[in-house]
Amino acid sequence: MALKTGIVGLPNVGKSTLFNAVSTSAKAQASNYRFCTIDPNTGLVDVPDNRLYQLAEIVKPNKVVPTQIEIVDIAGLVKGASKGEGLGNKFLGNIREVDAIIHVVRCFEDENVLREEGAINPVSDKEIIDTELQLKDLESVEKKIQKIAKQARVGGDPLAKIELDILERVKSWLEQGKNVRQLGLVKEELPAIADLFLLTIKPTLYVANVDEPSMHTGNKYSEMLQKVADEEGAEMIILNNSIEAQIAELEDADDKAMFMEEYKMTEPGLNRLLRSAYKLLNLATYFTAGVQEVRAWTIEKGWKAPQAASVIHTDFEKGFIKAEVISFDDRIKYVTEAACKEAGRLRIEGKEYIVNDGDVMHFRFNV
Ligand SMILES: Nc1ncnc2c1ncn2[C@@H]1O[C@H](COP(=O)(O)OP(=O)(O)OP(=O)(O)O)[C@@H](O)[C@H]1O
Ligand SMILES: [Mg+2]
Repeated sequence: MALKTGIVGLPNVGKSTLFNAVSTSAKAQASNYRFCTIDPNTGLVDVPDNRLYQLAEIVKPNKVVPTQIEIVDIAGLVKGASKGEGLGNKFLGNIREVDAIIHVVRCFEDENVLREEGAINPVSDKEIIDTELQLKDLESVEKKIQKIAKQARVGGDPLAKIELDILERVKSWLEQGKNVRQLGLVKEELPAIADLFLLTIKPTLYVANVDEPSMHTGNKYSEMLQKVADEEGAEMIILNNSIEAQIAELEDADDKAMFMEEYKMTEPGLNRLLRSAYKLLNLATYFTAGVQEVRAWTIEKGWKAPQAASVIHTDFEKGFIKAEVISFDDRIKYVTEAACKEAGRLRIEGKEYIVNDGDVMHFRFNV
C-alpha cells in the first residue's frame, strides 16, 4: 500500500495548483510519472528515481515500474477549524488519514489572489494552521486523560499511571503551542498516544510557494519561513506552484524542455518535492531487476529482508529463506548478475539482514 501525504494550508495559498501540477504532469508525460486519480482530490504518483532507469538500461526489461506515493489535496483550513469552522472537522479528518503532511505556505504577493489574513506573512499563516491542529490534538489528549485518570484511580493500574504521565506531558507541550513531533517521545512512549492518531505528530515538509522572480533564490517571505522550519528541524523547499502547473500542462516533451530552459530549471521542481516527501516518510527503495520487469519497491528504513519481501507478496515473507543482494553501485558497475557473482559482489543474506536503500534483491522462498 502506498504511503499517503496530504497537502495542507490556508485557503488560496496554492495547494490545488500544486496537486494539479503533480497530477497533470503525470498524465502528460507518461515516461516520467504515472498518476492515477482515485477521486478528484487523491492520486497515486510515481516517485522519480533515476536509479531505476539506470538499472533498466543494463537489464533491458519488458517493463519498468516505479514506486508510488499517494497525494491528497485537502481543502483549506481556516481559523476555528478545530471548532468546526469552514467544514474544519471534515478537513481535519482528512489530515488524520495521512502519513505525512506537505504544508503549503504563501510566499508570493499578488493582489489578484484573495487573502483574508492581511499582509503576506508566512510565519503567522503557518501558526494559524499549527494552532488548529494543536487544538484538535489537545481535545483528543484531554479526552483520553479523562478516561485513563479514572482507571488510574479506581484500579490503581500502574500502566494507566505511566500512560497518564505521558499524556500529561503531551498536553502541556500542546498548551505551549508546540507540535507533538518536536516533543521527542521515545519509541516506548508512543503506544500511549498511538490510538489518538494525533495530527501534529505527523512528519511535515514545508513548501514556500514563491513568485516567479524568486523561484531559484527565494525571497524575504521564504526566508522567514525557513527560519521557523529550521527551528523545528523541518525541511522546506522553495517552489513556484504556478510555474510547476504550467510545465505540467505542456504535453510535448520539447516544449517542456524549452519552457524549463527559459526558467533555468534542470528538472521540474516536483521531482524535488516528491523526493523530499519520500525522505520525510523515512522510506527507502530496493529494486528487483529481471528481464520481465525492473521495479522499485518502497519500504521503511530499517526493515529486515523478510518484511521487505512482504511488499511484493505476503507469501514471500512467510516462506522467506534467503535473499540474494547486490548493491546498486555494484549492479551498475559489473553490468551482469554473473559478473557481480564472479567479483564476489552477490551476497546471500538471511532473515536478520537490514535492507539498504538501493539494494537489488532477489528473494528465495518456500510456499
Ligand atoms: N506561486 C504563485 N504565484 C502566483 N499565483 C499563484 C501561485 N501559486 C498559486 N497561485 C494562484 O493562487 C490561486 C489559488 O490557488 P489554489 O486554488 O491552488 O489554492 P488552494 O490553496 O488550493 O485554495 P483552496 O484552499 O481554496 O482550495 C490560483 O489563482 C493560483 O493560480
Ligand atoms: Mg484547493
